[in-house]
Amino acid sequence: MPASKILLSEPLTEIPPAVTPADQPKPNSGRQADKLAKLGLTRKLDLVLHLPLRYEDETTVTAICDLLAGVTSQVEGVITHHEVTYRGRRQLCITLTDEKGDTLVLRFLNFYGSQVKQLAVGVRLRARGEVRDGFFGMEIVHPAYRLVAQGEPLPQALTPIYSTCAGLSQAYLRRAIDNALTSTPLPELLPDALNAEIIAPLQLPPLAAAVRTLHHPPLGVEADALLERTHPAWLRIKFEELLAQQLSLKQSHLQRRTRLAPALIGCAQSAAHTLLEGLLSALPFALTAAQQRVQKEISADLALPHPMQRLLQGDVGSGKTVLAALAAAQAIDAGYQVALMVPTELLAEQHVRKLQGWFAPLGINVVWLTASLKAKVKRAALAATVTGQAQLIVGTHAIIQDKVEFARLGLVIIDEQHRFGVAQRLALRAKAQGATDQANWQPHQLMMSATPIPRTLAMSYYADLDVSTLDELPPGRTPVLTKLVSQARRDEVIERVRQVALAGRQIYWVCPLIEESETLQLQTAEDTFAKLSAVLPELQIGLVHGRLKSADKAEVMAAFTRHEIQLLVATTVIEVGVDIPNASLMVIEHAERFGLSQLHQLRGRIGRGSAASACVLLYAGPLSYAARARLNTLRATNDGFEIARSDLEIRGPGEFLGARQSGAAMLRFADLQQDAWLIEPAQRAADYLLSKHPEIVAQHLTRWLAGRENYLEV
Ligand SMILES: Nc1ncnc2c1ncn2[C@@H]1O[C@H](COP(=O)(O)OP(=O)(O)OP(=O)(O)O)[C@@H](O)[C@H]1O
Repeated sequence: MPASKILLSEPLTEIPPAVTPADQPKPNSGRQADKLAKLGLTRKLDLVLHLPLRYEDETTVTAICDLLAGVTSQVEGVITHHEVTYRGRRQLCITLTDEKGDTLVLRFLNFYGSQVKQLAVGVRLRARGEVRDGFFGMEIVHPAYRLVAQGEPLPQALTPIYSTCAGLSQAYLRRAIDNALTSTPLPELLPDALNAEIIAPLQLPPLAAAVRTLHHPPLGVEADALLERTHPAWLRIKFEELLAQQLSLKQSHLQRRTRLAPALIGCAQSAAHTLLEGLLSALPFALTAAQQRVQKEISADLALPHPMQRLLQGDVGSGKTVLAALAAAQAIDAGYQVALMVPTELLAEQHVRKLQGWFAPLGINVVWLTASLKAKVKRAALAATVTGQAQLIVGTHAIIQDKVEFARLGLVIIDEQHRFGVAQRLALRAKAQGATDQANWQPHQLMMSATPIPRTLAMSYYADLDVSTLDELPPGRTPVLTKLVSQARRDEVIERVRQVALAGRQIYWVCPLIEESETLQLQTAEDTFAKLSAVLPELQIGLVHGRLKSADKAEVMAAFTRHEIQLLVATTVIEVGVDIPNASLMVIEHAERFGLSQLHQLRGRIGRGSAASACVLLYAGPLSYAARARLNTLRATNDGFEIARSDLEIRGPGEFLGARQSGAAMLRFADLQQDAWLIEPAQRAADYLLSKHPEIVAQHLTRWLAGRENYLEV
C-alpha cells in the first residue's frame, strides 16, 4: 500500500462531483487530480483496483451509557457544547448528547478553522473512534465523524476505507471509485484473463465480482473474512497478484538468457582429469546424494553461456562449502578467477584454511583479502588478484573495495547471502567487468544460505533466483540433544563441561547477547571467561569476541582447532561457519535473548562429527510467551526447515529475510506467509499463460505490477 496518511477525521461537507464516464476520472479541480495522481490513480482501471485498506463497521450505534474504554464504537447525538480551549495546548472540545441525554466529549488537537464553524451547537453528528477514559470522563480523541440528518438510516454494509493522501477525502475517493465501477461495464474494464480451468479448482470468484464485493461488501458478508483478507474475493485478488509476480519472475529469467557469461567448461588439466575431478577424488569423503544432485545443477548452469544466478540453501552443517569449492574448481579449470565473499573475518579465515587444504595440492593459488591484513600481505594479495595469479580469492566485504581488481573474474560466490545488501552483491558482480570487452556480460553468481525455507516460498521471496536445496546431512551425524536448563543449575552445567573436556571433547560457552551495548557485551564475555577460569582451573580456556584483533582471533581459533583449548568462551562471532567436528557440547547463556534462527546457527557449530552432542540452553526465568515458544521449538527439532518456518511465523517475512531484497516488497495484497498455498497454483497458471496466451501477459503485468517490477534487479 502507498504509505500515504489515512485521514480518519474528515469533514464531509464537501460532496465530490460525479466522475464523468470518460476514460480519465475528471475531478472537480486540478488539485484533486494531482492528488489522485500522487496515489497513482490516473486511469479508471487504477481507481477500480485501488482496493480498500480496511473496513469500518458503521452499521451500529452504541448508546453513550454503554460505551467501554478501549473499544472502538460509533455514537450519534447533537452537539450541546463547543469550545476552543487551551488545556496545555490549543484544542477543540465538543460535547455530544445522545437520545438518552448522556454526554461524551470529542476532542480535536489538530483542527481547521472550518471545522470550528462546522461543529456548531445543534449540529447532529455520528462520530466513531476508540473510547478513552479521559481526565474529564469518557471521550474520543480525533474521531472520524459525519454530519447526519435526524433519522438518517445507518449503512447496511461495512464501509471501505482507502489509503489516501492529505486533502483527498474518503468520500471523494469513494465516489470516484464508484463512478469508475459503474461507468463502463466492469468485465469490459477488467477482462478476466484466467479461464475456468485455472480458477475453478481454487473455488475463486470471477474477477469483476471479486472487485465489486471488496468495494461494496454485500449485506451479510462475513466482516472478519473481509478484514482479515481471507474472503474468496480477496483470495482472487491475491492470486492475480501472485500470478503477476510469477510472470515477471519467469520473464526476467528468460531475459537473463539474453545476457552473456563465460561458459565454464573445464579444460582437462592432465589428459585424464579436470580440476573438478581431481578435487572430487582428493576429498576425504564421498558426496551425499543431495550434494551430488546439487553439484550437477550448479555445474550444468555454469556450463551455459548465460549468467547463473543460483541460491544454494542447506541446513547448518549440510556441506555447502564443498559445493562452493567444486563450483570454483569448474571455473578455475575454464581459466577464470573465483571470488568468495563471506560476512566475517573468522569465516574468511576458516574457509581459506579449508580451501587451501583442498586446492594447494592441486596447484591452485588461494588468497584472502580482509580489512585487517598487514599492509605487505594485502599488497601481495591485491597484486596476485589483478595479475590473475590468484585463482580463488576469499574475503570479507574488503573484496569489493575500489583497490581490488580482478584479471578474469568468472564466478562470484556469496556465503550467508542475506547478511549482505543488494548494493554489495552488485558491487562484487561489477568487479568482473575487466574480464571482457563485451557489454551485456555478467559473471556467474552462487549465493549460499543456511536459513532454508520451503522451496516454493524461496522462489517467491528471492528475486529471480534458481534455488538448489541440500536436504540431507552428511552420514554419521547424531542429532544434537537440546536441553533447557535454568540458570539456577549453572553449577551442574559447569560440572558437565568438566566431564566432557576430560573425555577428550571440546566445548563452546556462548555469552549472553547484549544488543544495546557492544562494550557491555565485551565486559560480560570477559567476566564469564574469568569466572569459568576460576572454577575450572584444570582446563585450557580460550576467549574470542568481536573486538579482538583479527590475528588474535585467528590464533585462538587455530588453538581450538588444534585442541590446545578445551573450552572456548565466545560471543556470537562464532555463529556462522565455524567447523570443528570435535566440539560436542555448547552452552548458551541467557538463551532467551537470542532469536530462533540465531540459536539454530549457533547450535549448528556442534554435532558436526560422529560424537553425540548436546546443547544446553541456560535461561533466566520467568520467560515471556514468545521466548518460551522459541526455546521449545529449538528443543523439539533439529530441522532447519522446520525452525525457519517457525521463525518466519514469529517474526514475519520482512524482518526474517529483509523485505527489500525479497519479492515480498512488490506485493500489495498477497502475504507470502498467509497465502503461501496460492504460490504453486500461481506458478502453474503463469506457465499456462506464457505458453497458451502470451498476448495477455503484458496486460496482466501492467495491471498488477505497474512500476513495481524493479525489485528484480538483484
Ligand atoms: N558428504 C560428506 N560426508 C562427510 N562429511 C562431509 C560431507 N560434506 C561435508 N562434510 C563435512 O561436514 C562439515 C560441514 O560442512 P560445511 O562446513 O560445508 O557445512 P555448511 O553447510 O557450510 O555449514 P554451515 O552453514 O554451518 O557453515 C565439514 O566438516 C565438512 O568437511
